[in-house]
Amino acid sequence: MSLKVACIQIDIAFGNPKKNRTHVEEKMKEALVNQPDVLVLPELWNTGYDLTRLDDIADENGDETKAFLSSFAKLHGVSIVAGSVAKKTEKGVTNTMYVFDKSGEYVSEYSKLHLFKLMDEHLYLQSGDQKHLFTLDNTLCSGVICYDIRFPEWIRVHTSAGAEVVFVVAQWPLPRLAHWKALLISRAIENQCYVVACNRSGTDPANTFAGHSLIIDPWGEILAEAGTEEETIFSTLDPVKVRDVRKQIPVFLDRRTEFYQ
Ligand SMILES: O=C(O)CCC(=O)C(=O)O
Repeated sequence: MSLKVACIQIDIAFGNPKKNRTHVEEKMKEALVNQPDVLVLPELWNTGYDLTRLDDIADENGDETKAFLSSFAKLHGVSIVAGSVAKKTEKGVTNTMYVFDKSGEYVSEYSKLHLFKLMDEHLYLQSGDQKHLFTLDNTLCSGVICYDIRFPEWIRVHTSAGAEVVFVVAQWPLPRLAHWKALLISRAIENQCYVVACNRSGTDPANTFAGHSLIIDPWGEILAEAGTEEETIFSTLDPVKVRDVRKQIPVFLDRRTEFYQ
């Protein structure tokens, strides 16, 4: 079964969850014109990197975000890999991705495992401690967040468990655009999987963001790429292609894990 994905690359208002939610809703509605199966959003789309105010503006238990995503998914019959939001928990604030299916059912959540010190995440956020595998339309997928892509071993944990699509949501800064592209293409080639990567555009007080959301096939070919401004890109993923590439060059069977410790 093929999967049509829409990567919704947007600008994010600094520390303004209400404005961001209205904007996200508007952009998700616009994307429906092309009848995607899955909508993908960028990282921390509710608050942006307004880290010092997270205690006031993060979503309490993710309740508002979950209600909003669930009703949108159900109303429009579309799955959502909902980027991530700042979520207030008893242990502190996490950077958390939610996934909802076409009937509006909660599928999974994942809190960013690798916190990015260069942007002070370790000072304001609690890291997650779980991996992230989920199924959409009979396809096994994984979803990770931004800095996570610099850890090939973390992506491998998911693809060696069978994930055929890796969703990446990000607020990746422009000065490292070359890394963004090289890392995503490498993750696709080495894991022989689709990589669907949704970045943000625009600026905040500290950074200019790269945009260039990408959809990459299991051979490492770019199927769709956004520019630097707000833009939604689409592509249709065919899991059969993943199986064909894995058969042609059987990387997963040829691993010598006994030597990798
Ligand atoms: O690894 C990088 O260069 C960017 C990572 C990042 O911006 C993040 O994880 O938020």
